[in-house]
Amino acid sequence: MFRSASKAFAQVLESPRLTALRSTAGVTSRGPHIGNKSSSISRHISSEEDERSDEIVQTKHRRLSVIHDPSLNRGSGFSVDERERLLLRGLVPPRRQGLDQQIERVMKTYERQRSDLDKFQFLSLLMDRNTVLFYRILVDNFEKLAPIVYTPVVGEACQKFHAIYRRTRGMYFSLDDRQHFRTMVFNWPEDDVDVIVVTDGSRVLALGDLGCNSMNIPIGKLSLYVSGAGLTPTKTLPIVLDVGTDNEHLRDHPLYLGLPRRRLRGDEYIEVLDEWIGAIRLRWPNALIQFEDFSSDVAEVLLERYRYNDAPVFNDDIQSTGCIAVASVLASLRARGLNARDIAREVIVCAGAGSAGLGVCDAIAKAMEAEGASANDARAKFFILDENGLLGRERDMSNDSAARQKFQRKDLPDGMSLIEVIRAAKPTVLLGLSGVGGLFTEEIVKEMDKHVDRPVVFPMSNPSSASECTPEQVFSWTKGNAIYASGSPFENVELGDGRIGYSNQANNVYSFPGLGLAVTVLRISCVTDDMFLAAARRIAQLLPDEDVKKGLLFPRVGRLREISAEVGGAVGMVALEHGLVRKMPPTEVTQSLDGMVAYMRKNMWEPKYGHIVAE
Ligand SMILES: NC(=O)C1=CN([C@@H]2O[C@H](COP(=O)(O)OP(=O)(O)OC[C@H]3O[C@@H](n4cnc5c(N)ncnc54)[C@H](O)[C@@H]3O)[C@@H](O)[C@H]2O)C=CC1
Ligand SMILES: CC(=O)C(=O)O
Ligand SMILES: [Mg+2]
Repeated sequence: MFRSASKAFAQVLESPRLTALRSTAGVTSRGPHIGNKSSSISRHISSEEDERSDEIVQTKHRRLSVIHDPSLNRGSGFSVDERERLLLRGLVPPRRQGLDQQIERVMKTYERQRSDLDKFQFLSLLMDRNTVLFYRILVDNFEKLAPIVYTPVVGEACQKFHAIYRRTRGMYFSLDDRQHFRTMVFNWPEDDVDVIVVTDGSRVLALGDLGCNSMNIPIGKLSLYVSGAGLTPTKTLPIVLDVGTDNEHLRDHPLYLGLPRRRLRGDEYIEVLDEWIGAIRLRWPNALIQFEDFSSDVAEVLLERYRYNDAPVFNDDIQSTGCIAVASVLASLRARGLNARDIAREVIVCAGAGSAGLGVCDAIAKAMEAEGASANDARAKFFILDENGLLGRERDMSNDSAARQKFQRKDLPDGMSLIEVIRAAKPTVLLGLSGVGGLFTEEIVKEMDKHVDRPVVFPMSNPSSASECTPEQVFSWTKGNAIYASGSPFENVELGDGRIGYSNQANNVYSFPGLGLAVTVLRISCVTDDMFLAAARRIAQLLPDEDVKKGLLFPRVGRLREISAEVGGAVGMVALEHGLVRKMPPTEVTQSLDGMVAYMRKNMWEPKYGHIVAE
């Protein structure tokens, strides 16, 4: 038996049907002892594989270790050739099925899940089992599944992480690992990492300090990079920095998986971050690092510390949220029949003076300056409140960050309430980045509506329960007059007169995936504010006038791949202009924005089965 099986295998290897080919889509190598990638590669071309991509993956894995590697596993979808050469005969059911049949089975099982958290877990397990199938399903059903893998359900999944934990993904760097970070990075199996999303779990959405439970945030963000912008899944790395937690409930919980100690703060905290970033740069010098959900006391400090270190770093909550907020305001100007330069005439009231609120206001102020306003004139257009009311005249802000001090009003009393500020300022735009659900009451929105033709109301806090108001409320209070966008997704609203009240989603998901695509494809060395401004301008122009006039601000999130190509193109052109591109594209790509957008699209990873060849 053994001899004849070996003989049959040898015949397959020598079969004239095997053609020596090198894929234009590239060759990757997976499994232990990564081999010489230039060795000759054969693949079997037959009609059953027509739907496959040209990608060729070499592996030294055989038998169950192929099936247990999610990036190699094809479930019932292994080709005849793969079954033969990877020694899978008898280890998977006999009938070969394509992705379509696999998707049908998975989606039927998905629909049977009872709660959103069950759905989250079901998708996580699929991600752990079969990378291509997971991403095919996510890409094809993005609008339906994004609220599960991302906000709002990811918030609940973080709160319950310790209770529902099944399997590890990503890396944890804890205080117990100090002095080992530089060796630990080599425990990760991939030499190539394009994007890292890191959190210390100190402010997860509006859910507070979730410590080590926050791992689902970087995992969720990275799944959007892959599904929404075509980053390569194996080249993404989610990380949690466990520096303790001040969440007593978690810390005292017997199932909590992080260090049961108080959160480290001050200089020692910064030293840990320095050690961590040094270790990351040692192994992956070019990887884009996205800081995510760091509490406001450290978010800006860390951004300023690392952003100009000749390697790409950005803070999603500050910069990328600023980008989508600018895009939202610019698109709303179009909706109101105004021009981009009119941004300098907007009057902005922002509830929330944390890193997200300040980041958003700073980005809008810079967009005003880019349209000709002086820094002082731009600043005068902002009225920012925190939990103690307006940042006004009497407030002692000597120990506050420069970003907060910049927005102190010297002309108005400190602590004015939101309704008082609305009465005094008569804003055109009301922003919510407070994390306080229901903060925008009927009185507040109606007061705003009195002074403007079309009030622009953007409750941007996440998850949905933290939204400052819902679209139903705003459209009913303003008789359908408002322009609305929220951080988490809501359904559109029937206005009863044949019109629809559009509930746009002003979430940074519109910007960070495309930015990451551009940084990866062009190996951009530094992420700048100009890149986010260019991306915002592009996003604001994506819909035709007739849609925007109705109150739709940008394409729905289901079209994220197209949007990310546009964002990537805009970012790429700025990077070229500023000499920040380390991997030059062909000259024709650099000639126009359209060329750059097409180049981004061409470089996206597609979730299709390629060809696995035995090494
Ligand atoms: N839509 C999006 O893409 C994004 C949304 N966000 C959301 O923004 C929110 C804030 O994030 P951070 O700034 O990092 O949090 P943070 O907790 O640092 O800031 C919250 C701010 O709101 C203020 N605040 C609390 N109660 C208030 C009240 N009653 N009136 C006015 N202000 C009040 C606090 O004083 C603080 O200044 C979170 O809900 C987060 O999910 C953050 C990033 C992106
Ligand atoms: C969307 C996001 O990054 C946040 O709410 O923190
Ligand atoms: Mg965030």
